[in-house]
Amino acid sequence: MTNTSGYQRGPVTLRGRYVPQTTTDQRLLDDRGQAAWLHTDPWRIMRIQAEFVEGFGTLAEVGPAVSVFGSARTGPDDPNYALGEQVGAALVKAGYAVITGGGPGSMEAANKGAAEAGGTSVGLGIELPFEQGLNEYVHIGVNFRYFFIRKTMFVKYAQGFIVLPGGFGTFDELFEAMTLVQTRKVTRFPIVLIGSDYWAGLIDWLRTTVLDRGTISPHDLDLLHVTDDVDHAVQLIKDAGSELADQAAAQERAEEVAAQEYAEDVIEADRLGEGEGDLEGERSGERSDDRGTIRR
Ligand SMILES: CC(C)=CCNc1ncnc2c1ncn2[C@@H]1O[C@H](COP(=O)(O)O)[C@@H](O)[C@H]1O
Repeated sequence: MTNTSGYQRGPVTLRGRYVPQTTTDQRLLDDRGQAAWLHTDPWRIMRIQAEFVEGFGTLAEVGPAVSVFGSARTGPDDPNYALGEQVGAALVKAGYAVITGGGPGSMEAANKGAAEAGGTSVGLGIELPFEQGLNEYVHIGVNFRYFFIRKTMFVKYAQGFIVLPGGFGTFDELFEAMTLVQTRKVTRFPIVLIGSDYWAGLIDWLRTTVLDRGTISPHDLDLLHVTDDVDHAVQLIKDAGSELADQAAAQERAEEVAAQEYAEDVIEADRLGEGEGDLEGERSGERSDDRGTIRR
């Protein structure tokens, strides 16, 4: 008779020559001095999970926030540094926490503006070969090993994005945000570029070459706002927030009305002595899925 039991390694069954000579516990406890496993993908996955847990755990209680991106190279005497400070302060005045990459330049400026205005100043740092550390104006700082996790945090905890003049890193963050909104991977949120002079070339190119060749749709350009006025930038974010809140409230009301109508129909059907099946048939095309939404 064939032995069908085999060796059980967690959820994995191993048989024949695949049955290990040692147990998992034994290998764990015996592995003194060997550290190669630290660099294996399964171990990396644990670190990735831990990083998500730390990030979510730290940021979930920050409250409404706006992510500010911009060059790491902006010096304190650069006009864009003062602009970053104004952005940080204006966001705090409007009730937002400020999230940046926690580094130098425009990030530091926005954190400084937020901190000096008495608001919450968040820095999501990234481990880089040339370690910089979080700037001194960060109140709540998380240092990430992985860019993709850090980017999730920028998006998940922000009501909008403000983008100051910057280089590759800034472009990366800007286009990530645009792609997520364009593909509806996130609820539409405003993306405001500050510095019409700096961004003019990019906007022109998007409006002409990119649009003309059909690689974006005309409405994709509506995702971007460009302004030189910090208060206007913040107002755009506030307006979009109110619009979203109104939409959510309207949706909630519509769902309540639909639920109420459905309940009334059921009561009426009961009163007339009809079964639920007949009612379902009458309202053909409507289904309630496992999240309770009614689709037509
Ligand atoms: C001087 C220098 C290069 C420091 C690097 N130190 C950094 N620390 C934290 N975030 C960074 C850093 N460099 C780039 N970033 C990320 O990329 C953006 C800036 O990149 P860039 O300077 O525009 O291309 C920032 O919004 C930030 O999120």
